[in-house]
Amino acid sequence: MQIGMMGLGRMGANMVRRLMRDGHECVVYDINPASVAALVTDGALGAASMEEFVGKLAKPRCVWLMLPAAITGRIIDQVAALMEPADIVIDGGNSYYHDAVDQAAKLAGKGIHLVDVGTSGGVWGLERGYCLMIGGPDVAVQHLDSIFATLAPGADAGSNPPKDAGTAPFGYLHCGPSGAGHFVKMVHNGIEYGVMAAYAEGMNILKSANAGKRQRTADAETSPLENPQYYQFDIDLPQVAEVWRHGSVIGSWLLDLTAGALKGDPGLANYGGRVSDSGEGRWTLKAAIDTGVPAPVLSSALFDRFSSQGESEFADKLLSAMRYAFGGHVEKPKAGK
Ligand SMILES: O=C(O)[C@H](O)[C@@H](O)[C@H](O)[C@H](O)COP(=O)(O)O
Repeated sequence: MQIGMMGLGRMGANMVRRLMRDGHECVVYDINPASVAALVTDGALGAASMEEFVGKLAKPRCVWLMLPAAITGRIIDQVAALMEPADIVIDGGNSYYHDAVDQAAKLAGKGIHLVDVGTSGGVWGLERGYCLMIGGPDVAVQHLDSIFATLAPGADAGSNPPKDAGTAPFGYLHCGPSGAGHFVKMVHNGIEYGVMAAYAEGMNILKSANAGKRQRTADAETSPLENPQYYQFDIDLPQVAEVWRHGSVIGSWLLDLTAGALKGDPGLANYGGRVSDSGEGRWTLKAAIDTGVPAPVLSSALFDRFSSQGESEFADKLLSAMRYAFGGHVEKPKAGK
């Protein structure tokens, strides 16, 4: 089948490669001509402008966008202006699901379908496949089935899912009308924050398992370690992460990646610890608040990211200022300073 891909960054370019490998014809466009040229070398049909890109597509045109959420809405408007009824726009980025609901209604007025596809798999997707969470009208989603089947990982080796199991065992799922795909991917990323935080916190506790041996900290006078004999373990974190990958209850792909990171750089010297967030965690909490659903783990993980970004600095200083004001307690240096 033919598909047009706009946005040829790490995700878009690899998705094109995976599609072409399975025999699909890809028309590609990006504002960076070098990204287009690289895929033309691999066999894609390139375009130098959005008009040329849309003009090269067979009807009904299928345009898949892999763009940052901040510009996706504007680009959808531009590309839809060049399209006709029955054409399909697919948004595979991490867009806010509200935008997909609103955009779909706008495009439906012109007879154009919007399919929103939460796409998980990151830089590993080319080889492993992408987990796809899909929202949109049945007719458009069915039309794109062979594209989804190629991009998705496929059934696990050796498994033979029964026909009535649907597409989920193959790694893609039509979750509902437009917006449902991004909604499911939003919650997926909220969970991602929580799971990542759980591994990070647990590993940090293990790292302190030798606290009884270490030099006393600045707070030792006021909060001494009560039982230093219980904190005498020099735990090999890379090895623990590795052993947990084999038969443990908390094994996961995120743990595989954690083990890989620790193995290559046990002290994590290559990282400063500022953890960005692109919106999905915030939107997950908005949905939880709107619907009155408790999400203490996910919110704690999100707020922890804000702290890592330096956003707790003023509050922490204020705490110290209050403590000094009422008790004359002088602030001590931070750990490691
Ligand atoms: O499932 C995935 O493949 C990831 O979730 C992917 O979509 C991306 O790496 C995140 O969007 C990063 O999100 P943050 O910037 O919010 O951490």
